[in-house]
Amino acid sequence: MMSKSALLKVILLGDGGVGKSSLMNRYVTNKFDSHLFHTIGVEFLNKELEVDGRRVTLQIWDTAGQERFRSLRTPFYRGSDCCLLTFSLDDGQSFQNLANWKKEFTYYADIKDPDSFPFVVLGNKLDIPERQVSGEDARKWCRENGGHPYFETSAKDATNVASAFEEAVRRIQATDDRDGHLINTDTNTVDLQRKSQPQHSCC
Ligand SMILES: Nc1nc2c(ncn2[C@@H]2O[C@H](COP(=O)(O)OP(=O)(O)OP(=O)(O)O)[C@@H](O)[C@H]2O)c(=O)[nH]1
Ligand SMILES: [Mg+2]
Repeated sequence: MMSKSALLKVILLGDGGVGKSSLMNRYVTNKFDSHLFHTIGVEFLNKELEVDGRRVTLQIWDTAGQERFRSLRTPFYRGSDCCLLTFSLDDGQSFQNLANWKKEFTYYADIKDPDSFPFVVLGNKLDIPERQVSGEDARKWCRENGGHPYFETSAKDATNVASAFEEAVRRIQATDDRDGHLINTDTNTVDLQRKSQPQHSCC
C-alpha cells in the first residue's frame, strides 16, 4: 500500500534566548538542556507525525535570534509553510519584537499574501513564575495582527509543545492542500483491517 506523507517546512523565529532551540529539541528528542549555546545561523530536525489521520514529515528549522546573525538566517526563510513567532513570557521586549520578526520573515520569505500565511505565536517559558507578558495582551496582539493561534509553552516541562507544532500542521493543511509536497514513501504495509477478498478461482 503506497502511503504519502506531506513534507512541510516550519521555521522558528524570535529573539535570542526565548527558547526556539529548546522547543525544537523538546518536540523532536523530548529532551531539555538548561545550558544551550546560542544558535549560530540555522539548524533543522525532521519529525514524522500524523495529524487528523494524515502522515506528515515536519522539517523544523531553528534560527539564530541574535541580531548579529541576521544575514546568516534570512536566506533560509524562503519555502517555509508556516512560521512560529516565538517570544518568552518573562521577557517583555521579546514580545514587543514580534512585529519586527513578522515583518522580517514576510520580506525575506517573499510572502505575497501575509494575511493568509500561517503564523502561530508561541509564548514560551510558561514555567517561570515572573511573567512580564499577560495572556490577555498576547491574545490581543494575535487577534489584531492576523488572528494567529496562540500557545503558551514550556520547553522545560513540555507544556503545549506538541499541540503548538500540531496546530502549525493544521494551519498549513487548512491553507492549501499540500499534494504538491506529497512524497511517496514505499512502506509495504499490509492493511490488516481489510477483509481478505474471497478467492475466485478462475479456472
Ligand atoms: N525555564 C525555562 N527555560 C527555558 C525554556 N526554554 C528555553 N529555556 C532556557 O532559555 C535559554 C535559551 O534557550 P534557547 O533554546 O537556547 O533559546 P533560543 O531562542 O534558541 O536562543 P538563540 O539560539 O540565541 O536564538 C536556555 O538556557 C534554555 O535552557 C523554558 O520553557 N523554560
Ligand atoms: Mg537557539
